[in-house]
Amino acid sequence: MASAGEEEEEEEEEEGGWGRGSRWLRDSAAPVACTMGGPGGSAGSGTPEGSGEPPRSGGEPPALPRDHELSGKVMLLGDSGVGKTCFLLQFKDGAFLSGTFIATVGIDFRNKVVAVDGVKVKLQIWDTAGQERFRSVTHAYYRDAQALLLLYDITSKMSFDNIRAWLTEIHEYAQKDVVIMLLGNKADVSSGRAVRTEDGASLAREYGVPFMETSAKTGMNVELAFLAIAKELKQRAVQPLDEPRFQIHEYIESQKKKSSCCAFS
Ligand SMILES: Nc1nc2c(ncn2[C@@H]2O[C@H](COP(=O)(O)OP(=O)(O)OP(=O)(O)O)[C@@H](O)[C@H]2O)c(=O)[nH]1
Repeated sequence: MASAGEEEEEEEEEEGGWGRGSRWLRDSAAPVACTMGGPGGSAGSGTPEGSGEPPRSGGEPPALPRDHELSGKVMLLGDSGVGKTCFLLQFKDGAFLSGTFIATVGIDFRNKVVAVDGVKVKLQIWDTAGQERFRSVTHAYYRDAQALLLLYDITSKMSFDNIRAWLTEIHEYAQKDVVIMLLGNKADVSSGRAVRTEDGASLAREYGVPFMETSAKTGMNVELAFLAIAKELKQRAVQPLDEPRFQIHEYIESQKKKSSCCAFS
C-alpha cells in the first residue's frame, strides 16, 4: 500500500472499449464481433502526453510536460478467470465483483490519475479478455503499451503454467522496453492454493520481472502494482540525471504485503 500522504489519486470518469466508450463489454457465451476502433484510436499515443523527449544534459531536471501530467498505457493480461477485471475495478473503484463469473469480451479501458511526487500520471488501464478467441484482437493493442501486468491465479496451476506462453507473446508483440510485472492473484484464498509463492518468485526471477501476490478481493498489493508502474513511467519521463534511478524491483520488494499476513479463505 502506498504511504499515506505521499501519493494521492484522482478519479477520472473516462472509460471505453472498442470505442463504445460507456460500459464494460462482458459476455459469458456468444462471441462479439470486433466492430470498431483499433488500437490507435482512443488508446492514447503510447508516449507521455506532451512530454516529447525531455532534455537530459547537465543533471538538470528535464522540463515537465504541460500541467505536469504524464500518461501511460497499462494492459492487464493473463488467462480467463485470473481476476483481471476485478483487479482493475478494485483499483479504480475500491470494489470487488463477487458472484457469477462473466468473461470479458474483447478489450476495455478505464483511466485513473495517480500523483507521484507532485507529478500527475494518468494511467489508461486496458482490461483484456483472457479467452483464446480474443487473442488476435488484444495483440494489436500491445505495441503502444508502456506497462503490462501479467496475472495468474494462485489457485490455478494451468494459469501459472501458461505464463511462459504469455511472456512469449509479449516478447513478440510488445515494445522492447515495456515494463512487465508478474502478479499471482487471489492470494486471499488459502485453502485452494495450487501455486507456491516461491514458484511465482522463481519464474519472475528467471524473466527478470518484479513479482508479488495480490488479491483483487481484499485489495492486497493492488494499489502498489499500479503505483510502482506510475513511478517507473514518471522516472522514465522526467527523472533528473543527478537523482538515483527509481528501482521498481526494490520498491516492490520493500512495499509489498506478504499473502501469509493477510490470508483468509
Ligand atoms: N477469491 C478471489 N476471487 C477473485 C479474485 N479476483 C477475481 N476473483 C473471482 O474470479 C472470477 C474471475 O474474475 P474476473 O476478474 O472476471 O477474471 P478475468 O481475468 O477478467 O477473466 P476474463 O475476462 O475472462 O479474462 C470472478 O468470479 C471473481 O469474483 C481474488 O483476488 N480473490
